[in-house]
Amino acid sequence: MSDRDSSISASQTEGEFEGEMDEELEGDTEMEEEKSENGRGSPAPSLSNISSTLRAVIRIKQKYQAMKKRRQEMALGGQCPLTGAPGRTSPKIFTFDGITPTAFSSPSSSIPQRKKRRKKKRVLFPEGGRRRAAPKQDRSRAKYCLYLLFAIVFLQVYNAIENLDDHVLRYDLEGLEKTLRREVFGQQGAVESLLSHLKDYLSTYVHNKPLVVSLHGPTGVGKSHLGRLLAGHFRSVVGDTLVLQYYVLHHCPQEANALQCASDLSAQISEMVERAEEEEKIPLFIFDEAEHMHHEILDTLLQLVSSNQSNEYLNAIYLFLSNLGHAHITKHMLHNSSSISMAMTASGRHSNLVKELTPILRSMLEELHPLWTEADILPLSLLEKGHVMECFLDEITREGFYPDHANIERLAGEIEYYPAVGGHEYSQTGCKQVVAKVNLL
Ligand SMILES: Nc1ncnc2c1ncn2[C@@H]1O[C@H](COP(=O)(O)OP(=O)(O)OP(=O)(O)O)[C@@H](O)[C@H]1O
Repeated sequence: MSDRDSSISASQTEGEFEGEMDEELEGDTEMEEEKSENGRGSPAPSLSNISSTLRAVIRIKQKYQAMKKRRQEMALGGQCPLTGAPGRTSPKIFTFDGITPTAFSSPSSSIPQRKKRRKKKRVLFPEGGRRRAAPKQDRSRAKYCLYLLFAIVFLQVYNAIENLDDHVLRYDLEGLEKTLRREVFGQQGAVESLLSHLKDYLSTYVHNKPLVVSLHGPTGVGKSHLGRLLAGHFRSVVGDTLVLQYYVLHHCPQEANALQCASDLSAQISEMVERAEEEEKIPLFIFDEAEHMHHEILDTLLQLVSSNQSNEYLNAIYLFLSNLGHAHITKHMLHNSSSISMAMTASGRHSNLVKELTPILRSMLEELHPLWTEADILPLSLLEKGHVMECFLDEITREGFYPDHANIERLAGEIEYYPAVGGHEYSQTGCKQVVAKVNLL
């Protein structure tokens, strides 16, 4: 059988081939045995017996040759040749060549699937027996942590809002608003704008620059009046020592002393800011008649109000009052009054004024001194005859006179006005002469 070993193809194992051969040979031997049994009775092997054995051997060999040939052909072509050999189905050779991905795509078609058993959700407990409590669901700790986090964030936000309110409450901006609305006539827009600057600034204690506001307007429209009211209010809420009203014509009348004045002013401001820091308050510095301020003083103030790194005094409010740019404001109001609708609110009219005038005023002021680059500019408008009458009524009442309407109208008629435009009659001197006229009564 050494031939057989050498001829078996690589695609079939030796064992398989031998098994097949054994089957074939067994079949043949059985046939031969049957034949020999049929011829039982002849005690010694006859010549015919020997020849039949020889024939069987030859037949077996032929069969073996045929099978060997068939195996070789299968190994070469992979097809079952039509050799006339017994039509037995030969074992299939497995390779991965014919397998395509689609073969795996529908496993249900080729591989019989196990039926998935659905688990019953309801747990059945034995009847009559002691009922077991249903197992408790595990509660996630992460959920509790999340709730805790939400609560902490909510408290933080609430606390921050409360703190903002506390700051604003400390400065009683509502009280200030009431005072300004009651005492200042014809400047509602500017007052609202100023209050909103103050509210924004005072709602927190940490700042990266001081608040700098510059009020501009023609004579007698209430700049100094506003400054006085603000100073009075801040004295009552932060104390006398944290409010400075600086009138350059009074504090530094001689230009020759400007450098010394600037140095003194700087020292005074530093001291006040430091004291305010200790008390966790914000001081107020009001500079009236700013149009008369010497350059040396403006230079010193620029260093104090600028938002650069070297400036340590960030928690302070600077208010500049001046008539700088008054000609622009007057011109703008007289030219645009015809287009100003009576139905327009005061703040609407003022926001128009701010929008149109601020760029003009800013370029003019920045040419004068860079201090104004740091400031928010608020123009005050001209006062109308009705506002002048309010000024008279206020002053007459203050002086203890009877507020006679005819008398007030007569007094208001003595003031000079610009020619009326669009139904608006603007005073040339605002309420400047009111006090003097009432004093003559
Ligand atoms: N808008 C106003 N509301 C109430 N009173 C005013 C108003 N404007 C002026 N007055 C009264 O007129 C007086 C003079 O006004 P104020 O000194 O504020 O004018 P001003 O704008 O500072 O002018 P100037 O630039 O000439 O100093 C004030 O004392 C005040 O009584």
